[in-house]
Amino acid sequence: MREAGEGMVMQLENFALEASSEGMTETEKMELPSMPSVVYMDVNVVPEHDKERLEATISSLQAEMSELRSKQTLLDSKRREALNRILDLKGCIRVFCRVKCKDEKKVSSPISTEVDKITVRSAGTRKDFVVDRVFPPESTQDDVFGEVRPILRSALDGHNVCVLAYGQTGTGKTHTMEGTNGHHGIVPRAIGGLFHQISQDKSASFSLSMGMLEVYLGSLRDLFVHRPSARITHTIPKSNLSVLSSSDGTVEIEGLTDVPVTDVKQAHRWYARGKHARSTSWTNVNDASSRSHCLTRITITRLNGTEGSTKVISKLWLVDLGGSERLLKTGATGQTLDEGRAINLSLSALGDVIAALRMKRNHIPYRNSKLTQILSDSLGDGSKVLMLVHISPSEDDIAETICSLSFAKRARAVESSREVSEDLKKRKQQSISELEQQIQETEGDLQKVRNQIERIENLIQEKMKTLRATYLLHDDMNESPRSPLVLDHVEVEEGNKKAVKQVRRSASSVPRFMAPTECSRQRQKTSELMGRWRTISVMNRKSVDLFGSQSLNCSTPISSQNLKKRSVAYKRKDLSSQSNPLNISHNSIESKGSLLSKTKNVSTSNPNLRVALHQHRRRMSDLI
Ligand SMILES: Nc1ncnc2c1ncn2[C@@H]1O[C@H](COP(=O)(O)OP(=O)(O)OP(=O)(O)O)[C@@H](O)[C@H]1O
Repeated sequence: MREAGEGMVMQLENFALEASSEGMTETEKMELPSMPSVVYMDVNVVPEHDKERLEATISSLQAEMSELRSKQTLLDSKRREALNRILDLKGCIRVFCRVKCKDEKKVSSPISTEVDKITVRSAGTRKDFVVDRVFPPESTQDDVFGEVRPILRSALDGHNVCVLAYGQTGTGKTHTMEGTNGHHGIVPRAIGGLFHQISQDKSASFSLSMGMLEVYLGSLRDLFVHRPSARITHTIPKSNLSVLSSSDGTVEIEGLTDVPVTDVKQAHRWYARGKHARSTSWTNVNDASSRSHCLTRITITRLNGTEGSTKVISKLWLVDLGGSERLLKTGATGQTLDEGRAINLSLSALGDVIAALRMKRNHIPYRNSKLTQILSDSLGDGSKVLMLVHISPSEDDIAETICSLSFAKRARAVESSREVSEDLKKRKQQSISELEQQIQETEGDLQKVRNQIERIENLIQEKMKTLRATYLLHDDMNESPRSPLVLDHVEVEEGNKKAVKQVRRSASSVPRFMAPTECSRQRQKTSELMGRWRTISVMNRKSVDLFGSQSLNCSTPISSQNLKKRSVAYKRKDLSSQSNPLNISHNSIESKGSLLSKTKNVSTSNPNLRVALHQHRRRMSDLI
């Protein structure tokens, strides 16, 4: 164990040696006794071996932790890869059909279902429609969400994902997307699912934000902006939102409110607010809500901590499309006719885009409608699309049912199962099962690694706490006269005697002609003291006066204790004056922080829009 102040003595010894070796040849310098190269400070409080052992344990735990983190990253990418392959095998665009539950009074239905096929019988004809999966009338919300859950993972992995509910009015699109109390639909479940998966995934950090809009007659309306006036007027609120797309194909809706959501409850509150805005704004425009598209966007920002600081932004679109209607059947006129036309046009544009993507055409006609423009970066390459086509089991709706199923057939285009042999289908299914098994095993391994990481994190924290506690004890001594940090001015005098003694000792071990004479030692001591007293005089005006009236070797009236106090007081004052700029910057950080928190509610994932949106944020804050 080192003696208190020994480190400082060694520093002085080194200084003395360096000073005494000035002007010596390299060979002469080599004859000097070797001194430790590491200069220690006052470490008398902690037994060195204990401290070293503790530090060694911490660093070995940290090494183990980084190994585990790399393993976690590897497993995570293995899982991602397997999931991606499954989704590719299943198809990046999948079409499901959900049949609305039967009206109890009407027992017979022209519709019969199989796992992936719907047969419509009418007037002696039979039509088969193949989809990726059929949800028969007795299917639950849980069954439907089962197909959505895996693509939530894809969204968190960085893919843009789109879930679209299509169908005739009243066939259950809103039921599927929103659901009812106790029978939550895809949107609330997706919100819960995302937050759940984020809490499980420690390989990256995530932040979510949310936006909701409505597309009506080609106009875009922000559903998070409160507009009481829209409730009581026949005038359709004009939209001020426009769709922007960057050169890399990324789409942003200028001016759309995007709120950061940090937990499920907050996200549900915003979703409820958006739904409310949609349902109340059309009171005087009969049932117009079913002739508009409602889009919920969840933006996911993923920061891959372990793989450096890569930032991946992905979007999850959950879309309740407007009701597809045959205009002739409804006999619509005027505004209703316009609405119907607009809906049909945008739905047919959506069908064209999906069919073109399926057929891998060079040109994808995104620009044919606002809806397809908005979704253009979430329908194409690398994106995952789920189209849920809703149909009615009723005889009365048979024409609409055939229309909807034709839409589904077109969306599935090339990849209809008729073109895929049974053998190929089986092999595909087997590969999918194997990959699912692989994912399950990887998830198990990931969980084990997560547990190990948690255990080691706790251990590191425990050890750090012990180390910190010891250091705190050590730090407490900073204020004490023996502390190495306050030794520099007056306190050094105390140790000076010892230092001089040490200098003598070390000087005696050098050739005699190099040893300082008594006179030079006296001179050195005097000049050192002068230097220090001068330092104090600069620090303290009072001491300047005292120095002016007193000689150096006099029995000074300033006790060393007094000087210590002044020195410490000055240090404090000095620190506090130094802390002023710190305070200012802290304030500025705070004020920035408060600014941020004010603007936090409205942000955009697109950095190019930040300036424009900042101005918009101001306007929004007035509105909200
Ligand atoms: N699978 C289902 N199970 C139970 N109820 C359902 C189901 N599908 C629809 N419904 C009920 O049918 C009614 C109409 O459904 P919903 O409003 O979801 O249709 P929609 O297609 O969204 O209509 P719109 O196009 O007008 O918005 C609702 O009362 C809903 O609860």
